[in-house]
Amino acid sequence: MKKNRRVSEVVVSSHQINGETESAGDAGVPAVLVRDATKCYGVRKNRCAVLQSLDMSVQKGIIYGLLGASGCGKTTLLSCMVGRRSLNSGTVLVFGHKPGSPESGIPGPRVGYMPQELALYGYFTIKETLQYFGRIYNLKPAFVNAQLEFLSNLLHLPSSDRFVKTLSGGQQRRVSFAVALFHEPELLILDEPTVGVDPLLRRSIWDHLIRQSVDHGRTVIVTTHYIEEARQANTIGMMRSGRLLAEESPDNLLRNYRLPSLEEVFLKLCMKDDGENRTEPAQAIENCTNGTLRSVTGTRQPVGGHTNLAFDHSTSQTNITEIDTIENHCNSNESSISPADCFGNAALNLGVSSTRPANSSETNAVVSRNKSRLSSTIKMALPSVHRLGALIRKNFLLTFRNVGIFIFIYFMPAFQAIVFNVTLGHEPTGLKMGIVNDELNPSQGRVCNYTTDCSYSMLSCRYLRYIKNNIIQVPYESVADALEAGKNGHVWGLIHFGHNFTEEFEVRQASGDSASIENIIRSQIGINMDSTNQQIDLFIEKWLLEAFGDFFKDLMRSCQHEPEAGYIPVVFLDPVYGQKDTPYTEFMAPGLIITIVYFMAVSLTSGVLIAERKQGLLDRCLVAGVQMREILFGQLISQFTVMVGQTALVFMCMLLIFNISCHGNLALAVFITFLQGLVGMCFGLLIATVCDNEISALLLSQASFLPFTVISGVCWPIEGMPFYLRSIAYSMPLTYAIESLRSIFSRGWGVERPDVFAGIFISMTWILILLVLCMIVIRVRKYAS
Ligand SMILES: Nc1ncnc2c1ncn2[C@@H]1O[C@H](COP(=O)(O)OP(=O)(O)OP(=O)(O)O)[C@@H](O)[C@H]1O
Repeated sequence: MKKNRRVSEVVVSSHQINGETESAGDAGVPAVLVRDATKCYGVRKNRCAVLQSLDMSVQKGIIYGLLGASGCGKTTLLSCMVGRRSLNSGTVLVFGHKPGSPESGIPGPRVGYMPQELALYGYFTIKETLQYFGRIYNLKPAFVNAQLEFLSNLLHLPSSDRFVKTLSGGQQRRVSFAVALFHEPELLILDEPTVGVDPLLRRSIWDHLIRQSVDHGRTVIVTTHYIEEARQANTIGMMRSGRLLAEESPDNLLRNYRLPSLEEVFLKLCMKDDGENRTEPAQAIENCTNGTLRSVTGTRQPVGGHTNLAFDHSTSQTNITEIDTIENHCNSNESSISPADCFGNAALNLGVSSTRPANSSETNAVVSRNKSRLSSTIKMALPSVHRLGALIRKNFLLTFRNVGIFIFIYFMPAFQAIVFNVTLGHEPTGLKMGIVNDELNPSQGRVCNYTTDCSYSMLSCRYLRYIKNNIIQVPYESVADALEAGKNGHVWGLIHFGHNFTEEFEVRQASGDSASIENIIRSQIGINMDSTNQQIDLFIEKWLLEAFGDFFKDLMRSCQHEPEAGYIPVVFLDPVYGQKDTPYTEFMAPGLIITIVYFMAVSLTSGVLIAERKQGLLDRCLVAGVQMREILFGQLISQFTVMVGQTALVFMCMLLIFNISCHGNLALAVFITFLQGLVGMCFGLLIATVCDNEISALLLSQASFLPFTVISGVCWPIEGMPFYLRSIAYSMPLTYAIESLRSIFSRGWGVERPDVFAGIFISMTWILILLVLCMIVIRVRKYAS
């Protein structure tokens, strides 16, 4: 008793945050009231009505057992009650208010929600799980510990230090149940809490639920497939194909139908529902028990013979038959749903509501009192420190406990940087070139002798000496042989010297401007390249030209001539920025750093959020009162700290291990990289809000990877793109940031330079754009409560 007093103190104080206590606004109203609820999924041909003009009334302090076959719409109905889905038409009121409104207390501590999915963090222990939700609800640690002990005994939970992921499926469901119960909410919404639970435990769970309702006046809505266990409920709602066939106490149902079990009552109702003999009884049984959504154009609820507390049957029957009937066929081509039903036709809804008298004037009054509030905008509370703290702590724990994720997060960026540096930008080696030197005498074994003095003798051999070792010289007897080797891929090309190469070269030198064309041709070194690999082709061409420059200058020098005399008069002096022969890695490094940090942020942020949503954790947290903004903000904070580590590792790899030089302000370079990480996170958030599953998120982030990298000038200059593409390239989030980083690294520029400033400005603009888009999607998709 003492303990319960303590609980209510905490819970009530939580309500007061929302500005209203339980007693102030909703005394005497039903805990949950559903009127004329229609909910559709899908579009066009695949559109199906899952809830069809459903009415339901759950009085306070009772246990309401919602029975129905798989797929009849129970979970959908519950998710509308907890504000996670909205109806296409109709009304749901919780404690007299629309879920999501501050007065309803939903989301928040007034409701305990156990979704069908486990909705637990595998890397939390049982104790940490309750502590986490305790922080979300702002409960005192002593209370959480007391509840942990109590629920561990009640639900036969394993040791509280066990990690959730190591528990059996049944044990995990019990922990999930404990999470819904432990803050002792006024309204418990439990989606199949007894699945996979042995009969004894099932009994003690029901005993506990009964105590909650009888001793503490709490309301419990529980769905179950076990029809007979629902006998212990005060009211049973028998649901089929999105409609309630009956809503009554178990005793009344048995008495009215004069049948010994609820199962038989349900069966009878199903048969009746199948259009009074339109379907064979056997077919109806199958529909009910298998839960298949068959082609049943039945009459609207309620069917005769049962009484629904919430409305008057005789009039509703008459009025509703005026409206198109709805077939409840998901993904069926036979589906013929009245568009008005699915698109929330206001006139239709009003018609139904106004012509459907409620059996209780009080409930009707509640509906009309709140009609005006339904269109009111949702007020969002300020982010709360305790919830944000709980979320951030949770994010860190999950990151550090999951070794795979931890390694991936921290070492993958460094690994990528290492792979980049080790593999890219280095000069190719071991390139074979065929040498056909007709100056050599076959009778003397083609020996390539040469002198280094001022004598014009065997200049071909003298030239070959200057070719870099990266090229392996393979001698061939004839041009035909060397070409054949090139065609077979044995060499990258051939270098050919004519019979009198040295003499012709000497004549050409002596003749100067008056050299004949024959002399010029015969003094040339002929090169045929396999030009299929542009990079190798360029390297060989460069090296052969450099070798000629070195050879020629050496010859001039040995003859006491000015080495540059007679050489091509184009000279590359000291570069304005950078160094001669800047390695390719220097060009690519800035782009690579940003790409690594950006895409790590995209995949991590989107992956974590989507996984939480898929596991039902997002729904559970949102129903517990966590705001989507808090979740996003918590993610941004935890991801940001992760990104700091990633950026540090990537920079260390690049600058310290692989000696990429940074001539500018390193702090500025790191700042721009952080900004890009933030852009990546925001893009990840957008993906997570837009995509419904990991696969589509993965596809979207993968699909964006190549175009973003290519168009942002990571590996090829933007100046090489067609003009129309350049403006697109410069509007991409990465492009200016990469250019900025490049300018800082190689030119040593600061923020006063427009090129650098643009990187910062465009990154910040993208962060804003993406965040706004996220908020819009969140609003549209109803993630925000
Ligand atoms: N997001 C969705 N998009 C499309 N169809 C959906 C979606 N969620 C549920 N459905 C369909 O709506 C119908 C009702 O689903 P719901 O989960 O509400 O049934 P249920 O009665 O809770 O079933 P179960 O007892 O098996 O959990 C099913 O046919 C299901 O396939």
